[in-house]
Amino acid sequence: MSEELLRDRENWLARWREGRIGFHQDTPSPLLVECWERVGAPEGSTVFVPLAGKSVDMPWLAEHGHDVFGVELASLAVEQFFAEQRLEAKVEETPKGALWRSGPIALLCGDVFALDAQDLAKCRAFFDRAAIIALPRGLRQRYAREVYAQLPRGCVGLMVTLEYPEHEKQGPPFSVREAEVRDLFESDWTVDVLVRREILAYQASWRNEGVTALHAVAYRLQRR
Ligand SMILES: C[S@@+](CC[C@H](N)C(=O)[O-])C[C@H]1O[C@@H](n2cnc3c(N)ncnc32)[C@H](O)[C@@H]1O
Repeated sequence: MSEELLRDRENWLARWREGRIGFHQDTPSPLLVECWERVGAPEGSTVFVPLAGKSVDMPWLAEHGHDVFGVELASLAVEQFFAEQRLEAKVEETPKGALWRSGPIALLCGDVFALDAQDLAKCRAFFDRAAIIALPRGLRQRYAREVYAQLPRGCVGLMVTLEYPEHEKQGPPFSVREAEVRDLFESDWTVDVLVRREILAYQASWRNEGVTALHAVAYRLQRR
């Protein structure tokens, strides 16, 4: 495993241990609710949720008829997810980590970079919130080439990024501009911007840190 990935994994585990999880939201992501229908994910399809945390987007997707396959490194996050959602889970040890299952939701406690095409074969859809933008630039390249490249042809999904002047704030979350998304994905995926929204007005903490512009961008990606 590379130094960069090891360091990044350690940082995330420390964040969960220390409760530094400001990224977590108690309500479903507004851009998921707004855009999911336009993504056109096949009815009943399994949605891959990389870097899932304890996101309530997973139950939202399940309520909308999907099976969910989330992948999350931190066991604390996985335990908290099932406890907070009051879901009884069955846990099965797999070569990629402990797989927690409850009804339509399966959450693998493991490293997203360890997944292969077989692990993702059933995922005809994905939802990426606070995931690609959680990774530093070098890992974003690996994420596109080693994780997204394993998703099946025809797979469709929603990716939400943030854009801000990079020198004004240290990530994560990192600023991932449209040019980078296109550079990473356009060779294999059709990339469409669904929404580009100025959100600084609603983000007092970002303004207080001196950030002068902040956009959320929602992309529809479809694998060719
Ligand atoms: C910014 S959080 C976002 C969580 C979730 N998507 C949400 O919207 O609340 C990123 C998550 O990715 C997890 N993570 C980081 N690196 C990972 C890896 N290599 N494999 C799986 N999960 C990882 C972290 O533990 C953290 O919970």
